[in-house]
Amino acid sequence: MNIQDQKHLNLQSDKSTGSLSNQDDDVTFIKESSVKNLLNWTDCVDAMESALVAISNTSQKSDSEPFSSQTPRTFTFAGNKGVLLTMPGYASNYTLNSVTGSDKKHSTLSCKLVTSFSGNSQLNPAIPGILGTILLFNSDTGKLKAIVDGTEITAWRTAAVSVVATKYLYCDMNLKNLDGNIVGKELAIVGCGTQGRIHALAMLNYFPNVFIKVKLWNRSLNRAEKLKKELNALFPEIIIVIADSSILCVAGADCVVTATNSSQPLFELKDLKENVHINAIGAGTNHHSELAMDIYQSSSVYIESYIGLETELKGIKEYVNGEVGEIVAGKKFLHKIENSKNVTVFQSMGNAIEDGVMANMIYQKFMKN
Ligand SMILES: NC(=O)C1=CN([C@@H]2O[C@H](COP(=O)(O)OP(=O)(O)OC[C@H]3O[C@@H](n4cnc5c(N)ncnc54)[C@H](OP(=O)(O)O)[C@@H]3O)[C@@H](O)[C@H]2O)C=CC1
Ligand SMILES: O=C(O)C1=NCCCC1
Repeated sequence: MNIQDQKHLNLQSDKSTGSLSNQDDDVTFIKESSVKNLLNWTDCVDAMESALVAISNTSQKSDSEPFSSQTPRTFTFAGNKGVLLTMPGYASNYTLNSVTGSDKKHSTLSCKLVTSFSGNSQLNPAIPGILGTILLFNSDTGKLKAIVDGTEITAWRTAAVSVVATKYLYCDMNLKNLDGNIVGKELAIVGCGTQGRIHALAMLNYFPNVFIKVKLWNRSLNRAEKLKKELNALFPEIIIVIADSSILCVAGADCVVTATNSSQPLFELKDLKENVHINAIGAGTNHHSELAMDIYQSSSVYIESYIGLETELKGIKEYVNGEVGEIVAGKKFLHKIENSKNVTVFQSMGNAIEDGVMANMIYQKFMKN
């Protein structure tokens, strides 16, 4: 057992006697390379399923139920170059089943500071446009306990949340009796930047045997070519093709990911086949600018959290059917729109609770090592 572990346990044992120890002096710093080493899709998707359920429970009804509280995030603009977001949140009574088992309940008080500077991809060398840091506080004392690099976490948690949404909004409906046979679905990735790439990896790793073909589209060809090469090497059994337009990319697809900064719709309802599930990730002018409005109007639309609906998702508020966490927890059944193409949309926005739960999951694994 190392010293950090010992300190961690001191605090736990003091908690059991009802008094809080003040010995936990060190602030643990977890750098990007350590975060990367501790990430895998099973743990991330499992953690995000817990986070989404906690997000949907904003009033504490019992000591055992997952619960969360948060305020809308803030935006501080640095001229027209970029923006700093602050994302505070508290989640309690949630589990990290695949890391600490189903008996251990976690509470996390956190704040992610994240910048978005779209010009970073033009730098030489380029750096990610979205850079984050997550502060983890002791949720009994409020004392800072860890600073966790949040850049890779932001990428992975966004894709892991889309996996949960796909599992509950699409796969549960269409792929119920998965028996290990190849299912033969098509995945479309519209935008091959950081998010497009990580979503392709998440979908193909988490749903093996589901997709036989992946279509890629990117505004500039070189990024699509780079991702095609990477996916060919990792998944030689899957057909990977580059589409000439975003419309051709989604034509015939069963599951679509949009991850661009586009402020114009990239396709319309008529471009989609029936029963498609869309994970809409990108934020151009706003978080719902990648999809044409007729898609929202005639689809079952789910979001992460009602918090932010008034601010960041105001334009589609009337079409939102619920939170993904409500479906995961069985509080709501999937809404069906009569006489429609049966399209489901997960409108992603990013949420502070997801970041806090992910940072805590990494912290738990880091302290164990
Ligand atoms: N929902 C959430 O939780 C999160 C959302 N995001 C959002 O996702 C989007 C992608 O982020 P990320 O992958 O990190 O960013 P990257 O900079 O890595 O990628 C941006 C992508 O958008 C494309 N793009 C930019 N402008 C346009 C346009 N006008 N039309 C079509 N494509 C365009 C780029 O194409 P090209 O290569 O040609 O420049 C590139 O494929 C951003 O809008 C970001 O804000 C990010 C993190 C979390
Ligand atoms: O949730 C996040 O983190 C982000 N969302 C929108 C773009 C910046 C990062």
